[in-house]
Amino acid sequence: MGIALHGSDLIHRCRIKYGDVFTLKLAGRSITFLFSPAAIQQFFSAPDAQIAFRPAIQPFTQRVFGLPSERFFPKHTAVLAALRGLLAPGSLSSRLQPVAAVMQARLHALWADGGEVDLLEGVKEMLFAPTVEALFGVKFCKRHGAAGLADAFFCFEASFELAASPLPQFLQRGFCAARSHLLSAFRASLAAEDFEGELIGDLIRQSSMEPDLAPNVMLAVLWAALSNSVPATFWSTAFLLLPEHRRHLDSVMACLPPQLPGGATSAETSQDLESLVQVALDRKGPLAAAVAEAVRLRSPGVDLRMAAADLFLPITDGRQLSVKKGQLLAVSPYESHLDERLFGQCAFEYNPQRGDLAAISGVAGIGGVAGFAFGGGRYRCPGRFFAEAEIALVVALLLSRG
Ligand code: HEM
Repeated sequence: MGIALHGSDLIHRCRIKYGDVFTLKLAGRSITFLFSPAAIQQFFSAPDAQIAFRPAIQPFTQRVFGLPSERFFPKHTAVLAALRGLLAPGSLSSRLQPVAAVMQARLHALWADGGEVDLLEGVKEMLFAPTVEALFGVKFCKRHGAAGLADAFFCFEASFELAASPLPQFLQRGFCAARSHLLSAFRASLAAEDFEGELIGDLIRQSSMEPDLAPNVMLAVLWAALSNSVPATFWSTAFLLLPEHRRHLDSVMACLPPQLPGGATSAETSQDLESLVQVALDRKGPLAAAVAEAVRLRSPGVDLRMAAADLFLPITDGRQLSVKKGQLLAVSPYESHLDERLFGQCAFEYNPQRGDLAAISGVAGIGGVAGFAFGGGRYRCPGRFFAEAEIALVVALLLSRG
């Protein structure tokens, strides 16, 4: 879940001072951070009876998204399984084809006057509407307007962590207004059956979600789908554009279709877009490696769990940490991804071609260059493959501007 970049800074300072384990009080919650590879392994692989996911995320599901735990949690496994199935790698080619065309149109609009474009704003512009269309459908976007939805979403997103804290929400008027705007849009589109045949409609149906909770589940999916992808796309592009990374940029450019998009109409470039989607889906290619490496180095969130029983966690040198039932536990991908025990001597360097990942290859449910940026184990991110391909698409289109 989210913890702002200054939070990552604090974690880094504490790590230097206190080592592999320390406890912080953040937004009124006492959280024990774990860094030893053995503890991280246990964090992701222990059964729910020992280390649980749901009670740890309750402040977010309940306070931020308005999903009452006693009704939502019994359906959580079904939601997660359905989303994993709907975003399985085999389905992505057809989902991403229309997304690529919308992204391309946005790219043309962004540079219509030939001026300069702020990278972060450009990324938001190229990700928001295409993602919403891919998951919620064109009818939803058209009915409510992508620009209005984007304004509400980024306002909601900016207050996300504060909203999960005990601070009364009547003091957070911007957040409440943005949430209510988005929930009303979901309600109106549900009533108009805009989601029939769309991924989100299938998700609600397959998980047998009660109609009155559906808008709140949609809000949670919208947040999950965009909150991490925006910074990840920004950094994936920015790292490649730094002069010292020229050779990585060259290998990415060499794998892109030659005619992209060059001001041509979408009809003229549809074949190129099709090849571009294939490049974005190639998990072994240089573009995927560049995205994974940027995600590894810039994952500002923390993964949360709660001790569901009194337990011991391995720290270092064979020592064990005694943890009481109810204690919140966290791992920080941002900090751990700089750990030489996991990523070798030059862990802090941007190197999409880094080879030695032996240390993380045995850790439950995680693997590859992105480490545990997408979480791990049973509750790992269900949108990972979609996210990586979508980010790759935006990066490729932005780079193709020359
Ligand atoms: C760079 C982009 C992304 C990153 C870094 C990311 C990361 C994460 C992480 C760390 C978790 C928690 C996993 C855990 O605690 O083990 C998570 C959960 C989740 N992600 Fe992603 N995610 C990304 C993109 C997406 C996208 C595009 C979608 C949807 C299309 C998505 C949907 C979800 C959902 C629904 C959950 C909650 C799962 C649950 O309730 O168990 N994510 N993500």
